[in-house]
Amino acid sequence: MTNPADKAFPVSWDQFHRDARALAWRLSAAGPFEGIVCITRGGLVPAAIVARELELRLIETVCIASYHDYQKQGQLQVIKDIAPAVRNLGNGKGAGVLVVDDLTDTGKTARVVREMLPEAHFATVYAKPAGRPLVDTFVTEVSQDTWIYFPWDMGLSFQPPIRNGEPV
Ligand SMILES: O=P(O)(O)OC[C@H]1O[C@H](OP(=O)(O)OP(=O)(O)O)[C@H](O)[C@@H]1O
Ligand code: HPA
Ligand SMILES: [Mg+2]
Repeated sequence: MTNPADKAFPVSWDQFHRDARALAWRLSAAGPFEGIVCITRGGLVPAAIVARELELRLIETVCIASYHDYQKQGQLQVIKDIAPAVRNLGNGKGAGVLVVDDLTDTGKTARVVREMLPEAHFATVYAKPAGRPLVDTFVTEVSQDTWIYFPWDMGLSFQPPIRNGEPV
């Protein structure tokens, strides 16, 4: 995101589980896959759900940080690469490998991982228009000016009655 998002899309644990399961349904028709490469940290949760549904037990991480402050994209850092044993699966270009992330926004993270595994199948739960062309399978698209609030980033808090509060 370059400008702060002005719409909010909050996702509960229940909703995220349902959406990640819907992703697994779609992926079950796109496989078979030998294993998952999960883009940490956001990809860890959907990867766990997809791995359970598709009965995949080979799970590798690629550790990437790109948003260092709230809603602010900074320099993309690859903190940990894909292990050679997983990078060399199939034809060495990612054929038969499933890459999972929570979302694609500008597409920058997805582009970097695609360079590592050009033939892998790339899946995210959510997609924004700029990142959408970089993913093979996703579940829900939201507009570019929407910020997705994941359940692991939120907590329960008091809500003022609508009549007294600021409009949401
Ligand atoms: O399409 P992009 O503009 O690259 O944005 C999408 C990426 O941004 C977030 O990761 P982040 O860098 O915040 O790290 P995290 O997964 O550890 O929260 C998200 O989990 C995606 O990996
Ligand atoms: O909309 C988003 N929500 C949470 N994390 C993100 N990282 C990039 N875009 C987003
Ligand atoms: Mg991430």
